[in-house]
Amino acid sequence: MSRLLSKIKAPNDVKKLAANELPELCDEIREEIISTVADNGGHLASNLGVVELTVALHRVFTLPEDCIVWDVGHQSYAHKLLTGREEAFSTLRREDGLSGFPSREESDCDPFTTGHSSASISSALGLSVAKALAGDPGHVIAVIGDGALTGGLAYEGLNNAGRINRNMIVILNDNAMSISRNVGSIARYLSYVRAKPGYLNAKDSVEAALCRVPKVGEHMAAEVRRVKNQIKKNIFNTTIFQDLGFNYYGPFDGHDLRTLTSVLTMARDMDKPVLIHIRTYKGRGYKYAENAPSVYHGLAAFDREKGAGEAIAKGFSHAFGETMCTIAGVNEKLCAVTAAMESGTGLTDFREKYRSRFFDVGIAEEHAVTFCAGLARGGMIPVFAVYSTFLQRAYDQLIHDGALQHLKIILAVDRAGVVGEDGQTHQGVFDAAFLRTVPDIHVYAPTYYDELSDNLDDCIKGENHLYAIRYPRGKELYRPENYTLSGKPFYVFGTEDASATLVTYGRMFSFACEAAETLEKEGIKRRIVKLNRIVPIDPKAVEAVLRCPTVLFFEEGVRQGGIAEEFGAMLLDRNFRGHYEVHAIENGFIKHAPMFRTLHKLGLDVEGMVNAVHTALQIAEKKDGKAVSI
Ligand SMILES: Cc1ncc(C[n+]2csc(CCOP(=O)(O)OP(=O)(O)O)c2C)c(N)n1
Ligand SMILES: CC(=O)[C@@H](O)[C@H](O)COP(=O)(O)O
Ligand SMILES: [Mg+2]
Repeated sequence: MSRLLSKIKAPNDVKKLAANELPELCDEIREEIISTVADNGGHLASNLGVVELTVALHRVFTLPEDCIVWDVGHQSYAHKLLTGREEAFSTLRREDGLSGFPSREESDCDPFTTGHSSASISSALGLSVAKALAGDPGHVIAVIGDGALTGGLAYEGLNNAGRINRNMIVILNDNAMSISRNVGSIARYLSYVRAKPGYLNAKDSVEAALCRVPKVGEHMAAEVRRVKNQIKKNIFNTTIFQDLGFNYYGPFDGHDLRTLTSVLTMARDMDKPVLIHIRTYKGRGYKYAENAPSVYHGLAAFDREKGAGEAIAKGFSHAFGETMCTIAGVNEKLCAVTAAMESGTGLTDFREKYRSRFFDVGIAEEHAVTFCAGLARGGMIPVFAVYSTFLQRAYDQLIHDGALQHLKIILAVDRAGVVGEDGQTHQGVFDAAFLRTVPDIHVYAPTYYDELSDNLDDCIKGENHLYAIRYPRGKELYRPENYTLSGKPFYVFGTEDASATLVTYGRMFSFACEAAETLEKEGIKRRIVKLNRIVPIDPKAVEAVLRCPTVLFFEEGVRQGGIAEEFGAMLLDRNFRGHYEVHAIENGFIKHAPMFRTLHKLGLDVEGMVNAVHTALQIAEKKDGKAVSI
């Protein structure tokens, strides 16, 4: 039982503790986070890095009147523990339990439900301005990591915020890490700023050493002094943040509670935007995570005494990465692009083997697509590996910078479909619907690893336009023994006189095959149409089901604007007279729960498909096959 943490039942209770109790509180918070993540999985390293910061914020500010906006939100566990959610904390990321991210439904101390990066400054600014307009009290604080600061949206926020004449605090939590090592010029710039005192000290000692050398020494020392003063004046006395209109303070030790509390108190009482730069260590307080922060960024349950194994991309991501390496070996034009998701998308081997053709562009999906457009325009074949949910950011770039230019850009859309414990902000359920609207794009939905490789190969050899290959989180599922690849846009399995046809794509095909086996045992004649290419749908795939009295489309994606709706419209165009129904996701904001559990609840599994066919056949009997209902 945590002695101090158990006293914190409501927001602001932390203020009741004595200052000298706070280090013990931090230890208890760390303990609670480590044991819960070991049991439930979750984001460990980032959370351990912000324990002191969170305690200091809750000592200085009063919630929910004051608002803390955590960028991404994967580091908000300590905040949850200090805002009345300590008792529920053991349910973290479990079905019906606490979310792994800030959640408006969970607490009025979470001003936004978040999970995507680089948005905190913009939303905090809007909130701050709204408070001013409404005459509401309260400060607004955005906490943004150095990784999130590589995202363009953060600069749009800074650009706008630097002009306001009121208090708004941005805390830059700089741990030199994104999920992997933070890369790019911003990361390099921050490392200069961080090194400022050390850098100047190093100059001082060089100067002293040079002075000790007779004759030339003094002259050289004067030169070093001159350069140092110039550097001080031109570089180190100002930062980009000051230039953008912020009062800049830092870098401070982000694990020093006393300093943090003083700096925050000072910042609170200013009438200007303030940026506080703190240096923290990811994984602080848990040796395994300190040594391998990338592994402990986000992980499944593990043995806390032994630690987790090395993070190796598995399943589809691994298959994708392997294929990329194989093709890159024979095709020198192939480039791999990631927006800070190198390991998650399976590109680690590619980076090691083909360094010059690997690009981690930071958390910058919009830039990634437009950068790919440039690569393609220059004759390269770029493959942007991106999680479905994060690709949402780059819709305009796909249309304007890619499709309009008739350029070949290949999107490897990982985590397409239901993802599980990350929940609402991370479900990959919109991509099929929004990609469908991009002119000329071809979208593939492989069910198996070899299909994914095949698709990638085809796209690389194909004509110049956009391609997307979407595949789910995890591993391939059931594969019927007689299933072989044919490279066609669709396959049909089963007899023409089937009373029900199941149309589907991606991993749903595995479930459809199992469902079909059950239906067959029950004596129901059934057919499966598997769409390999979901955009554009091959008209022959639609024609193949025209004579079937009952057609059910199972889609692991949103219904609105999805592939099933398109298929239904194509049926209507062809005067389909049977019964058509869509089983897809009605509301894309699906809460966290184990992936297969969620699919079950959505009726998108074997049982759901069998039940749907049973029900549909009854409906079809009643309607006598007269109407199409979507
Ligand atoms: C738009 C978007 N792209 C990618 C991600 C995946 N992602 C989550 S956390 C993270 C790294 C964030 O680094 P930083 O902001 O420095 O926080 P730290 O983990 O270091 O605490 C990334 C790339 C995301 N959440 N949102
Ligand atoms: C916070 C974030 O956006 C990522 O860390 C994400 O949780 C990773 O998900 P995977 O576990 O599917 O790689
Ligand atoms: Mg970081």
